Amino acid sequence: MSAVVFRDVALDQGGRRVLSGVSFVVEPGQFVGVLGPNGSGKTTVMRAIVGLLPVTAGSISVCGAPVRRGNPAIGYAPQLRRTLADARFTGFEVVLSGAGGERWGWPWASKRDRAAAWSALERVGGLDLAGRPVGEMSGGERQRLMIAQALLGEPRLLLLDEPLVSLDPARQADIVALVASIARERNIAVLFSAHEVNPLVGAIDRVLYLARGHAATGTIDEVVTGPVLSRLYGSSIDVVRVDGRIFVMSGRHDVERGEHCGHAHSHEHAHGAHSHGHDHGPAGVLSSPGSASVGHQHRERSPHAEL
Ligand SMILES: Nc1ncnc2c1ncn2[C@@H]1O[C@H](COP(=O)(O)OP(=O)(O)OP(=O)(O)O)[C@@H](O)[C@H]1O
Repeated sequence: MSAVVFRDVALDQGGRRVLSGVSFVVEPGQFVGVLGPNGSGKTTVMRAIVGLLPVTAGSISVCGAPVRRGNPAIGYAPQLRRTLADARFTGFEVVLSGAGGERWGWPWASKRDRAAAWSALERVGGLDLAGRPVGEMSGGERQRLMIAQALLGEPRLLLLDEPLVSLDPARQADIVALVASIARERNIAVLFSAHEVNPLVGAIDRVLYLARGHAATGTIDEVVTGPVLSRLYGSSIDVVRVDGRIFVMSGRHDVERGEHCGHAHSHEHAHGAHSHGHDHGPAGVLSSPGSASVGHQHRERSPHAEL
């Protein structure tokens, strides 16, 4: 039974169409990188899977059942928030709060929930964080707490929204390796959103690439190519590979990293040979994507449990 199935899904936010015609399947144990520029709909997809956002058209199923709020098969780590940046809550309390659902649970938490919180902390290598105030933790340490919290209840599907934000490359690699090993060992499917593909290379099985309202899905080699991304972005995109790193370029602009650069390397061109140094224009206007397959239980956490 597939972990997630999207069939011709359209999703709106604030009355505006964010995604349409999105179809993809995530199988049990698959580690999927959800990529795309700011505002492309990565969070929107996750919110729809946990039932926080209604589907406008099409259908979504999770572990063979229609979407429903509070689905225990899903562990969801929303984007790290700053709201508790100076909180005095300890790491253990934050993880345990995930077992409480709508409210902070620790004063009333059962022995079982406490044992599960300890076990989750241990699995993410966070036992030393148990007694420390969250406000004094680094981004990577907080991210471990979020993952530990998402693991409570032994989910079949993990949704991790931008767990690499503001981490340095070494800490990013640690988090990716941690998630990959948990997914493998427990056969958990993972949707892991990120702004660029490089930290995920070698760890993910597939990508779900979102841009301008549509999605392309497949392996990195199938999707992160000039032709596929040019169709998805609706403008000419070059995929540049340098020393094992992948750059998604619109002219001299790196569309994933939001940087300009002047590499002169081997390119995979969307439209055959062309000269460099010209501007392809903004990564832009969406057209229907192409060849790579394209188209396109969550326990609700206490809002206080979001860091
Ligand atoms: N509550 C909301 N009301 C109206 N529009 C929203 C709301 N939440 C998100 N949007 C819009 O929906 C689109 C998709 O947003 P979403 O947060 O899913 O993108 P994202 O790919 O996760 O972006 P980022 O990488 O910046 O986190 C954006 O245009 C955003 O402005």
